[in-house]
Amino acid sequence: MDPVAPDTSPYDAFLLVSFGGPEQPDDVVPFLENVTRGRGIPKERLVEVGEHYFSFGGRSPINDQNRDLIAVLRLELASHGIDLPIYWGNRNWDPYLTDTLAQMREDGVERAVSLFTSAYTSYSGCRQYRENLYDASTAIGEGAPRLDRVRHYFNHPGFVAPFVDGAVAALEQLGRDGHDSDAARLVFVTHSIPDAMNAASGRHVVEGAEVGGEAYVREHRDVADVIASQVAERTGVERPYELVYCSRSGPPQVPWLEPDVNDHLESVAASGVGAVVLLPIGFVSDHMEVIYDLDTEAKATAERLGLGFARVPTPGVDARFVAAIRELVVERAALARDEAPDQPAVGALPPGWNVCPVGCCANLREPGRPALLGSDR
Ligand SMILES: CC1=C(CCC(=O)O)c2cc3nc(cc4[nH]c(cc5[nH]c(cc1n2)c(C)c5CCC(=O)O)c(CCC(=O)O)c4C)C(CCC(=O)O)=C3C
Ligand SMILES: [Fe+2]
Repeated sequence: MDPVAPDTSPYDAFLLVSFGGPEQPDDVVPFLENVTRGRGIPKERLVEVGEHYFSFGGRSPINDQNRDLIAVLRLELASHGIDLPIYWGNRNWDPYLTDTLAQMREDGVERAVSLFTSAYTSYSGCRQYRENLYDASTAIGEGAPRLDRVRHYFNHPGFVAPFVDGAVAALEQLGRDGHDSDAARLVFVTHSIPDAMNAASGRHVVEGAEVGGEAYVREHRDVADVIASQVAERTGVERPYELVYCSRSGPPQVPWLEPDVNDHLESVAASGVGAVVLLPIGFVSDHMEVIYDLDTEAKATAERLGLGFARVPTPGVDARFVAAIRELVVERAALARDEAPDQPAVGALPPGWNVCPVGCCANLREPGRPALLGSDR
């Protein structure tokens, strides 16, 4: 227990904002319809992704992972004397954001600080949630709680540290399994997005001109650099590493970020490397993209190629990540009070913004769609 409880005013609640996932086989199709409505995803891709869910009993792990995170976060806040009720709302599945905001209003919440289960800057991981919050807030109307958010946390030390420990442990495991762990490759993996979405990521308007862009890839590269150098320090071996992508979707003629993790494993194996460690740095918990696209598909590719394979856990409910969330809340509250708190960040990039600048991560399909938590209006 801290001798003095940190000040979290002006907030009276915490809101976890997430993606949502199906809980039973009958949920899978309606969930996929929610996710892809108006997004031009080919039918064949949906059938394929539906099969990923059905192969895990029609249930995504993501909702239970959020329930677990909330349970440990509740203990974390309480043990530091922070008295903030925790709410949870999703974009694509129950509990939906609109219902959650309605409940918050009913409970008398006036101003909440939110966190998205997405660590990086992109339309999918940021502005789209901001649009969802605008829509939910507008649906509630009068008395909807005022909302803020914590900064993007990709470079918070508490997000990065679990990956470093996980990679060191994975290398040791490969060694015990008879692989040459000094020669193993580090393969950093994140969700692919359309090239155009990456180009718009972090791009925003300053005095009428657009500046920035490609923040999604830049942030991932920065995190990969930091983790690779910390792993090198811990193990005394510098290993080559690469940032690659999984879960590509959309029509084939639309370019998405490459290389795909499976293609990368092919070229790694062809170059004579014997083992890989996959670090899913794009993901906060071991949800479907991780357990299917990496643990099932990429692992099968590695086996076919005769590559030793180890996958590092995501931060999930790691104590350092949970502490980071508490610190981010305290930090954001201080910023809301116009104080200048310490904003810890590792790597070459500065701490991310707490209020998105004008036009940031443009919605390329529906330009100008309103969003909360930014300086747009
Ligand atoms: C950047 C990014 C993240 C990481 C940041 C974050 O975490 O937010 C993420 C996370 C997730 N994506 C998820 C699931 C899906 N994503 C899809 C489709 C898409 N994702 C995209 C991007 C991202 N997605 C994009 C550009 C599309 C194309 C359609 C569109 O432009 O919106 C589809 C439709 C089928 C398909 O097209 O693959 C599904 C089912 C789940 C839930 C997993 C579970 O159930 O355990 C999670 C956490
Ligand atoms: Fe996705």
